[in-house]
Amino acid sequence: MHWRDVSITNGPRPVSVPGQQALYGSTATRQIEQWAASTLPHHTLMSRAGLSVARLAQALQPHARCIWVACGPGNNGGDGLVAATHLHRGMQARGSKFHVVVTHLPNDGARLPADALDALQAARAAGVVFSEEPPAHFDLAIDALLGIGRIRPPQGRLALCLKVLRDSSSPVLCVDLPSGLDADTGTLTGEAGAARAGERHTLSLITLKPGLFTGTGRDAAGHVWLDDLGIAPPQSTPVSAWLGMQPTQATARLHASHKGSFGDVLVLGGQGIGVSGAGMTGAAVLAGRAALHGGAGRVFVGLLEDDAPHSTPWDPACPELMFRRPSLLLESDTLRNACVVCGCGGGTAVAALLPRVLSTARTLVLDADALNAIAADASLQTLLSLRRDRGRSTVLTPHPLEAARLLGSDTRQVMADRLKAAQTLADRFGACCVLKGSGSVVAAPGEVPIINASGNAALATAGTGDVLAGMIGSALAPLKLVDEQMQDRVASAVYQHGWLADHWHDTGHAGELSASRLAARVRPLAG
Ligand SMILES: NC(=O)C1=CN([C@@H]2O[C@H](COP(=O)(O)OP(=O)(O)OC[C@H]3O[C@@H](n4cnc5c(N)ncnc54)[C@H](O)[C@@H]3O)[C@@H](O)[C@H]2O)[C@@H](O)CC1
Ligand SMILES: Nc1ncnc2c1ncn2[C@@H]1O[C@H](COP(=O)(O)OP(=O)(O)O)[C@@H](O)[C@H]1O
Ligand SMILES: [K+]
Repeated sequence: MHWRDVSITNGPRPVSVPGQQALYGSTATRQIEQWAASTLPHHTLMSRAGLSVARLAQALQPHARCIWVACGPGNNGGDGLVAATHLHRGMQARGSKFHVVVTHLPNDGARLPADALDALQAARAAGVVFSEEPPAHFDLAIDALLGIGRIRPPQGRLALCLKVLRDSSSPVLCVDLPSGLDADTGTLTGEAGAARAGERHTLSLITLKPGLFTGTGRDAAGHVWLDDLGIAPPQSTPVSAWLGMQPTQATARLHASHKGSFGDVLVLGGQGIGVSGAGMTGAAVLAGRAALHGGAGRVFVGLLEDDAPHSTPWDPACPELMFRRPSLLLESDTLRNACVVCGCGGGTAVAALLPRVLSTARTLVLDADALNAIAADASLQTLLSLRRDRGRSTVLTPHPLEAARLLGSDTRQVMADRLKAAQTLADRFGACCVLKGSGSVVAAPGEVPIINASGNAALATAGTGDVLAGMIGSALAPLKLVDEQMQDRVASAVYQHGWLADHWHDTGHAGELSASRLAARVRPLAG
């Protein structure tokens, strides 16, 4: 997904909104909805929602002959019924070949909410066709089964309709949320919506929800649209997360600048094949290259467990990188003054360096094996936690498994609530935490988390995380940071990393995305 895909339907054209967009979870959205409903005539919100859905449906498939509207037992289903009534009227006017079919699934035993009941009666009165089963063929489906209500595992006809929607090769427009998606966490209930065949759109109502942008949310939601239904959330409603869509253009450098103006990055990692037999030198080199292209004035690379003590390592593709023995770097002022990126391909050798690095580095990015070593050693965790009180800044860049190790949990629990996992790590260690993956979460102690809007699965290839660590290193190197700036700065680097993948083919014959090609495309961030 790209920021252009987040469009506002409450106007004649899509609106691009660089910067940050507020996301509200289900509790905050309900508060806003209840406050708005109390100030408006009965049925206003559902009328606006249904009309907006119908308009977007028409815009997406103007020549559709059959539109299937799957309506659930709550107000999400009510929105679908209002949309079906509008679409039915529009299609009736075009002739007998055009029709809308509604499958309505009332809640066993429970009564429909009043708004949804009104919408059902209006649809029946308008002559909308109802069917127990989905039609054999449809040109567009509207998924109005479940919204932000409490969800139970789907069974029976509900499960069947969800499966038809999931497997549909025709476009699907989801009302408010893909049914079964948790608005707060981006997890899907049961099998609902797991595999996606055709084009998907989601029209989010009143607010954008965090779950649309992280975990499985992005695959389930497809292109995300917003209609605020004319409601501006009250200032008092707490934002649940920000959607990070930072601009990526670099500003021109001052003429009177020199390499010292842009800071040093020191990469410690890249364990040689040596004793362990597992060489990961490339990881440190990738981080170093990314830091260099990201604008660092000087980049030093300290390779761990050097194989051939008398050889001089260098990177022919990037001879600007300065290789140093880690023992020299650990004793030098560079450790104190540079932004240290530690752990990319660090293997087992990195653990021995960490006490000194954690105690001394001014600004520190901890990645991969450095995180694994800290997860396994309580004394390193203590040193990490002490850094903030000592005025030092730290960024953690775990993928979900590394996050699980640090939290003493498992990947499933991390993925069940990515925002919470990232925030817990940030608060526990007094560090900025980037929980990587689809919709990376950038959390900082006491701050509202940012969900990154850029990136795609082309990044799921070895070494792109090392590139990200180097990019964050160069983004932080020139700055004497206060903590609030740090989260935004890190989020900008994360955004650029994903943006490069989203725009990979914009400039022609680049070949497929690989970590080394990605590193070569990195550019300095603004500011
Ligand atoms: N009330 C209003 O005025 C507005 C409501 N809106 C819509 O209302 C939605 C929220 O409505 P609701 O709170 O009614 O929630 P839902 O529409 O998500 O429905 C929840 C209902 O589904 C049932 N359910 C959940 N899992 C089930 C399962 N596995 N099998 C059978 N039944 C199951 C629940 O028991 C509950 O009755 C929003 O997502 C949005 O689409 C918006 O249109 C804005 C205006
Ligand atoms: N499906 C995806 N969508 C967006 N970003 C992704 C996706 N898969 C991977 N990435 C990004 O690619 C990078 C991979 O990092 P990591 O897992 O540490 O790999 P490695 O250790 O091989 O470098 C992270 O920045 C992650 O957010
Ligand atoms: K829905």
